[in-house]
Amino acid sequence: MTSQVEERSTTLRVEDRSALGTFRRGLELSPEFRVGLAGTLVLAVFATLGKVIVPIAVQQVIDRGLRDGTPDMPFITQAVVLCAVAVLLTALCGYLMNVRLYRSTESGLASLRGKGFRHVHDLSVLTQNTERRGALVSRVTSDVDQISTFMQWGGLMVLISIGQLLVASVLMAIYSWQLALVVWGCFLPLVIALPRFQRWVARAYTQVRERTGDMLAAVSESVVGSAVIRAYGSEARTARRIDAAVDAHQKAQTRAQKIIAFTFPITELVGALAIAGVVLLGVELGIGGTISAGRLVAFLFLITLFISPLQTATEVLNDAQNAVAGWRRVLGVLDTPADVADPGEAGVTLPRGSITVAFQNVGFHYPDGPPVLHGVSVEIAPRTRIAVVGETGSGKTTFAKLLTRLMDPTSGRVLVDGADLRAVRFSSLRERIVMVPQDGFLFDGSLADNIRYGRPSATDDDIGLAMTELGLTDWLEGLPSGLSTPVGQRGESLSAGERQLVALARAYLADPDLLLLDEATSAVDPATEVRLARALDGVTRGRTAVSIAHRLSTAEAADEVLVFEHGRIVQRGPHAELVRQDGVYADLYASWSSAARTS
Ligand SMILES: Nc1ncnc2c1ncn2[C@@H]1O[C@H](COP(=O)(O)OP(=O)(O)OP(=O)(O)O)[C@@H](O)[C@H]1O
Repeated sequence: MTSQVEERSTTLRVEDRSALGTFRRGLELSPEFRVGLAGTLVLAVFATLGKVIVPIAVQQVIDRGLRDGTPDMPFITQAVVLCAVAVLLTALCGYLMNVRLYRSTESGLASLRGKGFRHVHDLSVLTQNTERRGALVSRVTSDVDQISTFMQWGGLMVLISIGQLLVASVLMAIYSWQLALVVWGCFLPLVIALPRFQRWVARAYTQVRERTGDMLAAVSESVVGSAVIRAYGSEARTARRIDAAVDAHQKAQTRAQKIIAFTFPITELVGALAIAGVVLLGVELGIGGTISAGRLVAFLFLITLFISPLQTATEVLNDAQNAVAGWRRVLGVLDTPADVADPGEAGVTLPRGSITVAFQNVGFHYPDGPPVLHGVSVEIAPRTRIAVVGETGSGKTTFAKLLTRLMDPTSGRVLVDGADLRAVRFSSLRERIVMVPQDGFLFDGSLADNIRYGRPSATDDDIGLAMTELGLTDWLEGLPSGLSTPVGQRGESLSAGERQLVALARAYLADPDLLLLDEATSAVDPATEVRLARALDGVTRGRTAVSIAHRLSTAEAADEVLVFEHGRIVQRGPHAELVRQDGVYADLYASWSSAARTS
């Protein structure tokens, strides 16, 4: 894989599609939006046509019902009743159209959100890291909400407005082409200026969406890191950061609203000019006998019908730009290829049993970063316990992430039972290799829920048995509600050591062939230390275990130690052998031993 491809695939795509292109792609991704659209459009046509009934009725009543100064009551009554029925039917069409539109847009938006969330999970950890978590979440929540506002109101208004403009224009031309020319002449400059104006609005709303993402990222980070913020007394600094993000968002919103607000008085002004022109010329034409009084009055009604879509157009434009900006950000997620992709059906399914792992000349660098692993070649025999040691930043965690395929190597290959990891189906891989990170994330729920995460089909008895096998029953009995004890958000109701116990029990229940442990560095009390050692022994027994070791005892107990330095394996062998050699491991051992003596 070239570094260029690497860079491209680990960055969320920046959308440079046109507004229409974005809209089209958005509709393609959520076909639910189009379900029943034809019927909705038919209803929209009726709802729009109904709007010209009142002007026509007014014209008929004046020109025919009031001819010669004597009201023709039967005709007027008939016209009024017909008009009322037509208005009622129009309202019914409007209602049905709204219901249908809400139904299809809600299901389109739900599927868009679902696809967005799923795709965020498909992206590699590297790609996820390119965007702050809060901003990533905003792409599938508030950005989708912007689309919803437009799709449920703006989109409909576009349809109705275009229809209304056309119907009013045609009827105006029928009643008096001279007056129609006056109206069109007044509005023409506005229509010509519209595309340029739209570009300004688009730019302003893209900024608004970005600032919203920044604001959500700042807020979510400060909530997640609240303990650190309090510990360092940096509440004021954090508040200033959030205030700055809120302020930037407010400024972007105000800037966008200012542009939009500019159009209201302009349309009003042009509308007033058009009405004045029509009244002046209309009276002239009326005196000359070219237009009847009824047609002139109806024409004034039609002008209102003509102006109102132009006025709503600015609001719709506002929503449309907001929606396009939101859609671009959602598509930015959806169109970013899952760089660490599951080969799916076409992939290899590895049979369960003892596992061999081989790194063949593996190199890796993070996007925009220097190489952190250089030509790493190593074979791990089945059922051996390996300790990976090295100075901080030497590449141990990177090695582990490549082994679990959280990332792919930049060069070289990682093989499991002879198969390239990239060709192995995720379901098979996750069954065979499980990683226990330093601070295994616990979900808000009971202890049992969190342990069962390793094997969803496990019963409470299975969990109980696993706890016994790991020697954890005494700990479980000491808990207020045993397996039903709630762990709190992120497991915060448990101590760090207890969280590690849960993470180990979870991995034990998952029963992988290869277990990767990123040993926790946090100090725990002696009783938990003993339990952890017992559980670790139980969980690694009989399987291949690779531990990123921060403790001397782990390295001593391992069958083999891999020593990393500056992204290379510089030593390899059992502890007893390595410690006698003059090298990195002996130095590490010396510093571990002196730390143990002083503690
Ligand atoms: N997401 C990342 N983006 C960019 N660089 C990274 C990233 N993660 C790690 N690195 C860099 O890669 C190098 C190796 O890091 P790695 O986490 O593999 O080291 P380690 O040996 O596990 O360190 P430790 O013992 O402190 O956990 C370091 O220089 C680190 O700064």
